[in-house]
Amino acid sequence: MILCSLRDIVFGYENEPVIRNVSVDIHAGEFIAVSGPNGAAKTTLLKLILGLIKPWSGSIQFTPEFSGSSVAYVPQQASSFNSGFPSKVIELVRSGCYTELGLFRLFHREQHALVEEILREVGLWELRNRKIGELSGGQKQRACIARAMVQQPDLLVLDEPVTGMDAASRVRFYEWMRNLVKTQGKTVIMVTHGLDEARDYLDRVIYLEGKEETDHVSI
Ligand SMILES: Nc1ncnc2c1ncn2[C@@H]1O[C@H](COP(=O)(O)OP(=O)(O)OP(=O)(O)O)[C@@H](O)[C@H]1O
Repeated sequence: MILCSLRDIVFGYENEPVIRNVSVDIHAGEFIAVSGPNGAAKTTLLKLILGLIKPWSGSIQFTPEFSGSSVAYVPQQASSFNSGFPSKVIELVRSGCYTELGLFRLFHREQHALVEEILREVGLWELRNRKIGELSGGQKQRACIARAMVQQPDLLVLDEPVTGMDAASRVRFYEWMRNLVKTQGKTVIMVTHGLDEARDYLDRVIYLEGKEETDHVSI
């Protein structure tokens, strides 16, 4: 099933186009990487899909069955909390359990179990009472991913999620995403520069050339 269709998208900044005539379909239940050189407009493409910016021309359409509230986004450098950031790891992650209206997504006990399960999955359970600002870059990144995961999104959009993670954490992360897609039918779109190591876990790569032409390479 097509989750989202992008047709002939053109977008740029200050009269300078950075995305030219991109057309791509995103299917539900895919693990997709967006890759390409620096400045190729990978983050821009994510923001267009998320509706944070509007294309100059072209259309972006989600299937009517898809609820827009079911999207979680982890931006690039999500881990840049300064050392004075007051929340503990568990508080940050638990905050993902609230809706925009401040309501709990789950009953208290379910919420507690989910937060623990996800903190264990990202290897931060032992550090749950540590202040966010006192974590390493890779640990902060994993805390941000955990916060997104407790939202139980149908579509997870991640901008360079493995930045700062060591090799073992990266593999574990890719396996986790692969498993989410395979067993729960979630859709994951991730910007990465590390295609070589991610390739085995992916369904597809959207490759942005960043020049006059924009390619989409399927694997
Ligand atoms: N808010 C903005 N105002 C002006 N230009 C911008 C803005 N955001 C991005 N750009 C420019 O648009 C182009 C694409 O930026 P974008 O961040 O989407 O690229 P990217 O592929 O994600 O890059 P990287 O791999 O370095 O993260 C770049 O040339 C960038 O300088």
